[in-house]
Amino acid sequence: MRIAVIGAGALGGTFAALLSRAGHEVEVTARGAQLKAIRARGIRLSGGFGESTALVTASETVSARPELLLLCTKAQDAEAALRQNMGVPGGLDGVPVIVVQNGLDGVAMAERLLPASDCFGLLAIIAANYTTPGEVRITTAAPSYLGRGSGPADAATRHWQGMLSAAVPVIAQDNFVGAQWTKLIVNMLNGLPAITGLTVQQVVAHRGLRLAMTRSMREAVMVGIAKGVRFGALQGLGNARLRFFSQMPIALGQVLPLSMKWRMGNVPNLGSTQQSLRRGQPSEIDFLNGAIVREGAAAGIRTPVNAAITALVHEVEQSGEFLSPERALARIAAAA
Ligand SMILES: NC(=O)C1=CN([C@@H]2O[C@H](COP(=O)(O)OP(=O)(O)OC[C@H]3O[C@@H](n4cnc5c(N)ncnc54)[C@H](OP(=O)(O)O)[C@@H]3O)[C@@H](O)[C@H]2O)C=CC1
Ligand SMILES: CC(C)(CO)C(=O)C(=O)O
Repeated sequence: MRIAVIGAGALGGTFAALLSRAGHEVEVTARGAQLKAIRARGIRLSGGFGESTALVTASETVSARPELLLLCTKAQDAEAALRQNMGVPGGLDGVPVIVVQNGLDGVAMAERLLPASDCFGLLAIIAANYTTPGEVRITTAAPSYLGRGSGPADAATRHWQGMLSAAVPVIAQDNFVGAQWTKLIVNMLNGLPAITGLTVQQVVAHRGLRLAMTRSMREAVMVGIAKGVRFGALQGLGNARLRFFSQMPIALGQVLPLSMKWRMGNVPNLGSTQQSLRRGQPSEIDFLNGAIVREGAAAGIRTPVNAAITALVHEVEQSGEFLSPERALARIAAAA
């Protein structure tokens, strides 16, 4: 099948390489040093899904209308990246689209821009690290969750799940919208590593940082509850467990980030937000902790820890300097 991947970074590079390895004809879009490296040497994949090099076609925009499109940019780039590719001969409208993205907004955006397309979201628990152009290292190999809407996984979802599963483990997800919220709770793992420069595992192992992370998760769950969200089942988490978590004393609640760390394993993972900062790029934080702040304001729920984390990530973006755990915690305590 002819598959286009817009944004061949960490996850885009991973899916492009695995789909190419499974025999599909893959074209990727990339920019700058990444485009140059992929054109010169292909995408080198290492770690959890094995070693391989995918010699894929790489361009700034897709050159031919694909049969399936994966949109794999960070949330802040997604709409512009999709628009840049809509001028391909024959257009993109009507092409099935899978939006591989954290946050809450990606699928709705694709549906708005491509009304004749079947649009799905894909939630990845894979941890993919990309800090050198052309190279992606998988530090956690895990299934990804494909779906759309709030009901049971439909026939089209199951069709694409079956097709993708020949290349990479994919599960058809019921209540996808609720699962996006559950993934957003998991993504409370991202902010503090981006502020401190530590790995996700180091942050969760650090007493003070783990407590702050647990507080950010609790705020996020409270916002979801206030909005009437039914959290989707993802990676051992679900509606009952997250609601129970929201009522636990905060000290006990720390079992939540600890269980996420346990599932991630021991291979150091920077998280996708810190990787952007290390490449000197803007982060996605406004669509992660920042989304919790916005949704919280609309639902009348205070989210001071998420607001402080969002502000600190932007500060590191500007300064290029990570904060020590002590300094980060003092700033969060002062704000909260
Ligand atoms: N990495 C991970 O382990 C995980 C990531 N995710 C989520 O998946 C999504 C993708 O993340 P990730 O793969 O880490 O992101 P990356 O930043 O690694 O990759 C995104 C790529 O898209 C490129 N891009 C952006 N705009 C355009 C454009 N207009 N045309 C062509 N290329 C473009 C970027 O290029 P440039 O570098 O030039 O900006 C970059 O190479 C995010 O929502 C993230 O939160 C979810 C789970 C795990
Ligand atoms: C689950 C996790 C933290 C994996 O790295 C992720 O979603 C991300 O980095 O954005």
